[in-house]
Amino acid sequence: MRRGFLNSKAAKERLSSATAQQFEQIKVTSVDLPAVLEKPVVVPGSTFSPTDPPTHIWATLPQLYGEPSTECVLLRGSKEIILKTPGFPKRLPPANSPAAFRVAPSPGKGMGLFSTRPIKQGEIILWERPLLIAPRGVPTRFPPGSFSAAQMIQHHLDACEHFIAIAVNRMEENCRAAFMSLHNCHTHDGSGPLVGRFRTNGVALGGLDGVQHQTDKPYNAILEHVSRLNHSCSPNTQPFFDRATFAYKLYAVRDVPAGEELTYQYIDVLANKTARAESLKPYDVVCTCLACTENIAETDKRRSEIANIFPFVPTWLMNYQLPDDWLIKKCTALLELIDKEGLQHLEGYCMGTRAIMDSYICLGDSRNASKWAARVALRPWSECEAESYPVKELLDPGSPAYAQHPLWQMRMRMWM
Ligand SMILES: C[S@@+](CC[C@H](N)C(=O)[O-])C[C@H]1O[C@@H](n2cnc3c(N)ncnc32)[C@H](O)[C@@H]1O
Repeated sequence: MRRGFLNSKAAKERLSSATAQQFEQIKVTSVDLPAVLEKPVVVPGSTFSPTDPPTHIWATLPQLYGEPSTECVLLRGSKEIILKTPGFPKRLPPANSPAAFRVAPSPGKGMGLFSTRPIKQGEIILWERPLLIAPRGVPTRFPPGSFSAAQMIQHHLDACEHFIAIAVNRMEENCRAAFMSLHNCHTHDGSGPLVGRFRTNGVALGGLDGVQHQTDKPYNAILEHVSRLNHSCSPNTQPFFDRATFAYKLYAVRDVPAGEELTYQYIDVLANKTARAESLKPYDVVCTCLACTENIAETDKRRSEIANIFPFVPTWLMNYQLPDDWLIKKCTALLELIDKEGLQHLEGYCMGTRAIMDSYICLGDSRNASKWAARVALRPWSECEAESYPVKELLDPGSPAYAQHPLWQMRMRMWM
């Protein structure tokens, strides 16, 4: 597979000084291919035809400033969304020196990431461009006839291997080596060596198809370091994809002492222990974190309570029957439960903190609101937070930003 015109030496030199606008004109390196299955291994006679309209494109993004590049398998429309992202392609910020993490063996878990020094809640541990992003599934067609479920799954896995192979073949040598050095826990289920690594190490990625805050994110990203994070049901980090830099930022979601293993959640950690154990089976993980080994009944109860509290301001604001401090009390209880369970990475943690600040704003209490604004500022890893009203101006209780805030004294004004 040709890597495209942006990869010649002359083109790279030209691009190293290119601006975002020039990049926009050049567009990305892409090869449009129809979704042809060249070798439908198990099910013979695939009905894909070379005349079918292309469903995916393979692209290398971005190749500027001599920074690491990402191989992408993109669904139709995603490339346009990426190119329209304000600020794209933004330079990566300089890396922490010395690095706040290291890769090292984690007993019983293979390799893992560990902190090299104390890290504060809200600190960015690392920025990293993915080696690869690709959809979690690809279109697969079957010729007429009847096939067993096993044949259909195998056929789909073969199609996925084919799609990923195109991207991996386009990688720079060092990126391909980094990809191939990642762990593969799917060696006995029909996955090929590339799909096995893709399924083992994928970090779910949304927002490239125009839909925000999806629970079922359509892409997986594979990264040299973030993909080394092992699972915990009480994780201490949360990865956040920043489209402008096309990179993940890895946040510490609570204070982390030096030498502690860095972890993130692979599955829904609000489920009970039995359901979590079931969801972790495909990753070959038998979790030994505290939530899975100690005081399981209490832990399950607290997690179920957390799942049932929604820190939604209008529910309280528009209901005069509820006391003025109703939402503040609810959210305080929510934050306490989350702290107890070590689940600060959840959206509910950031949303609950902001809901308390918003409640004080609705009540016209800028002194307390500013205290909570300071906490909101320390919890920037939420996807919703990135789009919410900025808190910087609200840190000072005397700021004129309060009187201009859309929620200012709203609780009183609603009932005048
Ligand atoms: C994304 S990789 C994480 C990095 C991996 N440990 C390595 O050596 O590269 C996922 C694999 O790590 C291992 N793993 C992750 N979390 C684990 C845990 N809590 N307990 C045991 N093994 C774990 C499992 O083998 C899993 O398939």
